[in-house]
Amino acid sequence: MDEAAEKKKGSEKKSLPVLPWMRNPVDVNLIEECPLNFLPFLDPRLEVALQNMGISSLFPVQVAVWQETIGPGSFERDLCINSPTGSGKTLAYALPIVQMLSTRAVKCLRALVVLPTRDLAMQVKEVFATIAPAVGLSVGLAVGQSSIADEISELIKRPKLCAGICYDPEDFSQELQSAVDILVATPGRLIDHINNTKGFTLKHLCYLVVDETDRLLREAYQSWLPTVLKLTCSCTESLFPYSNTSLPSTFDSLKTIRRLGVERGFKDKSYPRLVKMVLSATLTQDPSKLAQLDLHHPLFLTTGQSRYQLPEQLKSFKLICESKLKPLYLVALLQTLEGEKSIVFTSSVESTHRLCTLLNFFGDLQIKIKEYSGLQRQSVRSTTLRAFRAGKIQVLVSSDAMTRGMDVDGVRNVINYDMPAYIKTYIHRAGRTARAGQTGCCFTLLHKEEVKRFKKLLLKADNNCCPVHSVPSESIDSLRSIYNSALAKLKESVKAETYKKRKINFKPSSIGKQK
Ligand SMILES: Nc1ncnc2c1ncn2[C@@H]1O[C@H](COP(=O)(O)OP(=O)(O)OP(=O)(O)O)[C@@H](O)[C@H]1O
Repeated sequence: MDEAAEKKKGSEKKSLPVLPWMRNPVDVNLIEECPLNFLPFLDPRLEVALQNMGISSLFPVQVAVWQETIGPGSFERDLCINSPTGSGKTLAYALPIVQMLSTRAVKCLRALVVLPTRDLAMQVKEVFATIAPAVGLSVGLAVGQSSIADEISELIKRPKLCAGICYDPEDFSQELQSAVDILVATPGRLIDHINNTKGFTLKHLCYLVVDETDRLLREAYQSWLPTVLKLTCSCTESLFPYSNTSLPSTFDSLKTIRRLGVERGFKDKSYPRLVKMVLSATLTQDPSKLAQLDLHHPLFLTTGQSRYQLPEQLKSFKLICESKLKPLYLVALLQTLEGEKSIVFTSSVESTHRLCTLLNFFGDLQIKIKEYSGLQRQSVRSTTLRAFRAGKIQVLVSSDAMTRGMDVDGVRNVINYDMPAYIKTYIHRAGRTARAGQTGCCFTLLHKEEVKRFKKLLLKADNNCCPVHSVPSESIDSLRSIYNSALAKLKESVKAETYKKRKINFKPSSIGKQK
């Protein structure tokens, strides 16, 4: 064997997943879309709800998950799903969960979906909220958007009290019940409710979804994952506390709803067990990270052979320019895009703010441009996002707050103002366009020294087709003078902001406090 062939063999070996169960995945590429009326066992009420959403057939990943949950797979195994951005992973888990819970008799918290950010959690809650009520299920949100008291009143049903009688709160704490069947949460607020909210319990949980898994496994907030796993640890006694005594008749149905999974050589796992679904467009294959999830007989679903996949309809381009001229090239590019919905990604919250301010000093661009970053208050971000969704804003300049999972209809272009350092970042950013089979473009601004590194980066996603995109040199020339004046205005604005910040930091009261 020659050296090159050996090297190739070596690298192929290296890319094989370490975990044996990851080596023989279900290839979602081999599965076809399925019209709703051909989908076995689909509850007719859910079919109508899906049709009302404009959905007439399920995407391949959704069909694959359906087969492994409602179909022959019957939720016997935990599912690890690696599927490209915009391929419909949300509905892939939401639909089977809602279908399974549609026959429940007693309301209690049975499904928990954890997401890394508030905006993402709110988006996923909306998806559940469009199908769950059709079968009488309620969905809650725990993200810290409203006060904890408001959130508690949404999540926990309190017993009706008669006027004039004095109650001991400890007496009815037993009677507190969940007001929701499904909860979508971020780790922080979830832990708050676990620790402090009376009546909040995970002991009836049947389904746990960890969306954007690779991102969430980095989120160690108050050990949220071990805490959740401990509290949901399958144990017939805690699930059915009255199983040996007089069980209220309504609780009988709980036993049947909670799947009594089939043991397949996994002797140490007790049943009924919690079913887990973990998903990402860039799912980790690191055994030590996946071990944290304590998966049961996991089944790996992935798309194609390559570990990292870009959406089929995505076109990638590079724009090569001098670093100091990047804003000029960006403006010229935005002009050629003629107001199409676009997201511009920068490498930090500070540069997002500066770039957005600068762009708005360019005067009559005829494009509404706004900032969206973790530096802003949630209410500001939500307002901006709503306006962007509604098309009132055409360009969003964003930090990585927008990188993962965000689904905004009609985004035609993604622009990497700063080259992403990792392929995972490229995939998630680029994946804000070309979603659900639509077309989209991803432009990356590079200076000469970055070109080689960028090529290598894209090869990790098997992408060796990234042509140069040029902007007309006349537009660059015509923008130079306005660019200089915009830069001068930016300097002034930065100065004013720094002065304002200093003034806030050194106001007499704070000086007093510092003493
Ligand atoms: N069966 C379907 N038919 C038509 N549109 C669908 C279908 N399923 C999902 N969609 C739409 O596809 C878009 C992408 O779905 P979703 O946000 O679930 O993708 P995703 O795979 O989770 O992406 P990401 O990895 O970026 O989070 C959404 O706008 C959703 O409404």
